[in-house]
Amino acid sequence: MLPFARVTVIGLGLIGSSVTRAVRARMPTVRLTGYDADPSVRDTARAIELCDDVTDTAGASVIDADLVVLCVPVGAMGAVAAELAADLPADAIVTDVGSCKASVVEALQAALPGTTIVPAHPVAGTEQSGPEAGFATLFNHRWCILTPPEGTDPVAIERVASFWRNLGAEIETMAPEHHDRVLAVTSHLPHLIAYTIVGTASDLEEVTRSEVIKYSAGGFRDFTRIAASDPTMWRDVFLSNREAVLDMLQRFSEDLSALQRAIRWGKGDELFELFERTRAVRRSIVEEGQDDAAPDFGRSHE
Ligand SMILES: NC(=O)c1ccc[n+]([C@@H]2O[C@H](COP(=O)([O-])OP(=O)(O)OC[C@H]3O[C@@H](n4cnc5c(N)ncnc54)[C@H](O)[C@@H]3O)[C@@H](O)[C@H]2O)c1
Ligand SMILES: O=C(O)C(=O)C[C@]1(C(=O)O)C=C[C@@H](O)C=C1
Repeated sequence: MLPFARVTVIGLGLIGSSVTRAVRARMPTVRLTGYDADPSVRDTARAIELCDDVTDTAGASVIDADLVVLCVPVGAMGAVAAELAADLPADAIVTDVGSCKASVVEALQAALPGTTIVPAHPVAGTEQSGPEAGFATLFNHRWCILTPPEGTDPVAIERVASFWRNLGAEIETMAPEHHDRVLAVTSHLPHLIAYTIVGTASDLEEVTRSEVIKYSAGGFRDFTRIAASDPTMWRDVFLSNREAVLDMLQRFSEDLSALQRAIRWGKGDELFELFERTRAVRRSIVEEGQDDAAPDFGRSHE
């Protein structure tokens, strides 16, 4: 039996359109309704038939929903929840896909008092955005982390878990604050570093900059992919997960200074020891089958 029969997706960009495509592919009898604040996104969503119905207001999209999936930037979660609150059926469950959780849980609880909220974060994405960037296999074999507030109905948590399992994901549950610390180092800091290094290269004088583009291969090229990620989404992530990101950034800066000293004083053994440790981390990720570069994990848009 399917966990939900009528699903509404709000925010029809990369993640929202991947959710609708995955629902279509794996739960074809579910009735899908969509809404996006941007009229041109709504037009595209209608043209490429992302949902059974695309409404012109947030309220109209949730009127008969039994699950509402909020797929907007984390800074917009509270506002969109407030916009649909009056039209939300009393027994509907609200979930989201935000990249940070503590601020989102707080915003959703404030906007939707009394509503069952089961926040989620599918740890899967690309540097693309918009309704045409999504694909049905995005969540295959990827973690989806649930961060339900204390006291959330376990049946509701299991229904949302089952929804994500049906989309191909594997479920982990943790406290929102813990999620935010883990993701600060595994996702948010790497994006900050990529934005910085590509920014540094683009600030170089004209001749060097064109050489950077010409000879960009391997390492720098990988950074440019990450640094092409959506500016609105990432602005919101850094402002919303401020404390955890600043803490990880502090640790990173200290470690970077130590490396700087090792290079300055020719401490080859220190450099070698670190690189040996980091190589082991990479190898254990590959062994666990979490390496993007090797197996597909849904990146080929089947
Ligand atoms: N991109 C990723 O790799 C990734 C991965 C996991 C989770 N997420 C999270 O998913 C969410 C969506 O990110 P995305 O990559 O799909 O971004 P996106 O830019 O592709 O899509 C976001 C959509 O939300 C719409 N929107 C913005 N404010 C709105 C509002 N108030 N009401 C209705 N619609 C609104 C935009 O018009 C846009 O179409 C974010 O919270 C992000 O943190 C992203
Ligand atoms: O692979 C990428 O392009 C991503 O940035 C995906 C990524 C990540 O950092 O792993 C980005 C943000 C998310 O919240 C989840 C996944």
